[in-house]
Amino acid sequence: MEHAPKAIDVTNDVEMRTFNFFTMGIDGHPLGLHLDMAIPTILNNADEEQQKDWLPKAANREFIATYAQTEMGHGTNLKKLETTATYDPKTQEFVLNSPTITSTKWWPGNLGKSSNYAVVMAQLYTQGKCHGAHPFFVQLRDLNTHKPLKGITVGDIGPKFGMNTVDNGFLQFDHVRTPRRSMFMKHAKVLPDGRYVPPVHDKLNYSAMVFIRAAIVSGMAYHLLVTSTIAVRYSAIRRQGEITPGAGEVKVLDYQTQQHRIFPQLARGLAFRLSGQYIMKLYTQTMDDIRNGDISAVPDLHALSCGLKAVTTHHAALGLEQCRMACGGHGYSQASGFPLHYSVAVGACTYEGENMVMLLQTARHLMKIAKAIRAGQSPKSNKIVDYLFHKGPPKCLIDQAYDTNYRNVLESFEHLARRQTLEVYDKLVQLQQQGRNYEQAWNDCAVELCKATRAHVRTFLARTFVEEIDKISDLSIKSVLQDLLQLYLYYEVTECATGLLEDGFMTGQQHKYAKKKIYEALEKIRPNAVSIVDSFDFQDRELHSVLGRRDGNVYENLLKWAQSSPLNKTDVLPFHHKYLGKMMEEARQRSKI
Ligand SMILES: CC/C=C\C/C=C\C/C=C\C/C=C\C/C=C\C/C=C\CCC(=O)SCCNC(=O)CCNC(=O)[C@H](O)C(C)(C)COP(=O)(O)OP(=O)(O)OC[C@H]1O[C@@H](n2cnc3c(N)ncnc32)[C@H](O)[C@@H]1OP(=O)(O)O
Ligand SMILES: Cc1cc2nc3c(=O)[nH]c(=O)nc-3n(C[C@H](O)[C@H](O)[C@H](O)COP(=O)(O)OP(=O)(O)OC[C@H]3O[C@@H](n4cnc5c(N)ncnc54)[C@H](O)[C@@H]3O)c2cc1C
Repeated sequence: MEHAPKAIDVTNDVEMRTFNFFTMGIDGHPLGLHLDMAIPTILNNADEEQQKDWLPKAANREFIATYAQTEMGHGTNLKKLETTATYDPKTQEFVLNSPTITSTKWWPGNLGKSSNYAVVMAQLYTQGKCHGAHPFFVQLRDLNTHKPLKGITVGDIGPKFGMNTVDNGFLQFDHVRTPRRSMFMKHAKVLPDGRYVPPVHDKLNYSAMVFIRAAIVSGMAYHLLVTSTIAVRYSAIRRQGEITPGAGEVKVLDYQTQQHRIFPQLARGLAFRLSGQYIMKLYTQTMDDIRNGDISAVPDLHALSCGLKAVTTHHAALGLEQCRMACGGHGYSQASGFPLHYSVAVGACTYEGENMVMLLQTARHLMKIAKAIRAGQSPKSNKIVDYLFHKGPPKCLIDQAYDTNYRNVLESFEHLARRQTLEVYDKLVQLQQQGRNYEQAWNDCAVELCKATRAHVRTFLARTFVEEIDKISDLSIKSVLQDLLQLYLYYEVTECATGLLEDGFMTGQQHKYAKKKIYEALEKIRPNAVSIVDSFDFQDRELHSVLGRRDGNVYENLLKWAQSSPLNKTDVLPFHHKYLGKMMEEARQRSKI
C-alpha cells in the first residue's frame, strides 16, 4: 500500500468508476445515479449559469442527486408521464404535483434513502398549455436533517431481482413549489412571464438516457469478459471424463462443446467492447456538435445507441447464462460469482429503455432510410447506414478462398439487414394501402421490424470488429485476436442462417462452410484461451469468484468458502433441539409404541 495514491481523483471518470467497482462492487452504490445520470443531465441540459451553480457542488458531492423519470404507471411511454410542473408567474415558481397513485415516481436508483436532490421529469404546464415532459432540478430532503421536505413523500421500493445495494425509490409531490430556475434551461425555457421557448430539438432533454445507453454497451462487454474469464479458468482446472479412453481425465475446456459454449461469449465481449468505444466517441462528438448548434447527428446517435443497447444486453444475458451452465454444479453456487453478474446484467435489458422498445426505435430510423431508398435517393455519407443504399452481390461468397478482411462475410450481414429492412418497409406500405393506419400496420410488422434492427446492429458490430482488428500493428496480438474475430463472424453467420438461407442468398454448403470455420477457430483459440483471459488483468476481488481465481486453487478455496458460511460457525445449529431434533425424537418415540 506504500505506493497507493493518497486520494481518488473524483474528476477522473475512469478512476472514480474503478474505485467504486473495487470498493463497493458492481451492483451499485449510493452515488451511482448521481455520477451516471444526474451529472450528465447537468452537463447537457443546464444552461451556463445553472452549470456554474450546480456542477461544482455536484462534482464535490455537496449533494447527491438521482434521475427520477419512471412512474408506477409509465416508464416507456414518456408522453403519458403524469407528474406535473405548473408555472405560477405570480411567484415565479413551478408547482410540482403527483395527481394519482400511478404518477408516483417508481424505480429511480438511490432515490429511496441516499439522494437529497433529483432530476425530475414532469409535464410542463405554462399559460394553460402542456409542453410535454421536461427536467427539473428539485431538492427533496433537508440538507442538515436529511428529512423529506414538506409535501414530499419518498422511500425505498423494496427488494429486487438484484442490485439490492441500490435504494431504488418512490416519490410523490403534494403541490411542492420550486423556483423557476430549477427547470433545466439549456434547451427549452420558461420566461418569467410564463412564455415558453421551445428547444431546437425536442428530444435533447433525453440526452442522459442516450449517455447511459451508450455506456451500457461497454458495460455488457465487461460482464461478458468477466464471466467468460471465470468459465475459461475454471474449465482449465476442472477435469472430468476422458476423450481418449485410458489416457486420463481431460480438462473440460478440451471438449468442443465447452469451447463452443464459452469462446463465442469471449468473442462477443470483445466485439461489444470495440463498438462500445465507438458509440461513446460518437456520443461525445454529438454533444460537442450540439453545443456548437449542430443537431444533425442526433437521430443517428439515438438510433445506434438504442439498437446496440438492446442487442448487447440481450446477448450478454444469454452469454452469462452459458458461462454459468458451462461450470456445471459449482456454477450454480454463489461462490462462482455468476449470480451477482447475472442479476446486475439482466437489469440492463429493462432499464434505460425496455429492449423491444429500443429495437423498435432503431427500426423507425431504418424505415426512414428504406423510404429514401425506395424513392431513389442517394446515401448521405453516413458510415453507419450507407450500405443499405448499395446493391451487394446477388449471391453469398463466404466460401471464396480469398476473403480479404472478411468482406464477403460482412456483405452477407449487409445483405440480410438490407433485405429485412426493405421487405418490412414494403409490408408496412402495403398494409397501409390495404387500409390499415400507420400505427396498426407498424404493430402488425413489429416482430419483423425488430429483426431488421438486429440484422443492422449485427452488421455494425461485425464491421467495427473487423476494422479495429485491422488497425493493430503488433502481429502476435493481431493473430490471436484474428482467431476470435473468425469465431465471432462465422458464429454470427450461423446465428442468422435462417435469414440468409430463406431467400436463397446462402447455400446449404456455405452454411456448412461457416460451421467448419467455427470449429477451426475453436481449435485455434483453445491453447491461448487462458492467456487471453489473463491478459484482461481482472483482479480476483473484481471477479468475486472462487471458480475464476487467477491462481487456479479452486478446490481448497471452495472448501474454505463453504466452511466460512455462517451456518458452519457451530456444528449444531441453536434451534436444532427445539425443532428438527425434537420432531425426530418424537417420531422415534411414536414408532416405539
Ligand atoms: C464498465 C461498466 C461495467 C459494468 C456496469 C454495467 C453496465 C452499465 C453501464 C452503465 C450503467 C450505469 C449504471 C447502471 C446502474 C443502474 C441503472 C441506471 C440507470 C437506469 C436509469 C433509467 O432507467 S432512466 C429511465 C429510462 N427510461 C427510458 O429509457 C424510457 C424509454 N422511452 C423512451 O426513451 C421514449 O419514450 C421513446 C423513445 C420510447 C419514445 O419517446 P416519445 O414518446 O417522447 O417519442 P415520440 O413518439 O413523440 O417521438 C419519437 C421521435 O423522437 C425520437 N427520439 C426519441 N428519443 C430520442 C432521443 N433520446 N434522442 C433523439 N431522438 C429521440 C424518435 O426517434 C422519434 O423520431 P421520429 O423522427 O422517428 O419521429
Ligand atoms: C434496475 C432498474 C433500475 C432503474 N433505474 C431507473 C432510474 O434510475 N430512473 C428511472 O427513471 N427509471 C429507472 N428504471 C425504470 C426503467 O427505466 C423502466 O422500467 C424501463 O424503461 C421500462 O419501462 P416500463 O417499466 O414502463 O416497462 P413497460 O413499458 O411497461 O414494459 C412492459 C412490456 O411492454 C412492452 N411494451 C411497452 N411499450 C411498448 C411499445 N410501444 N411497443 C412494443 N412493446 C411495448 C415492453 O417491451 C415490455 O415487454 C429502472 C428499472 C430497473 C429495472
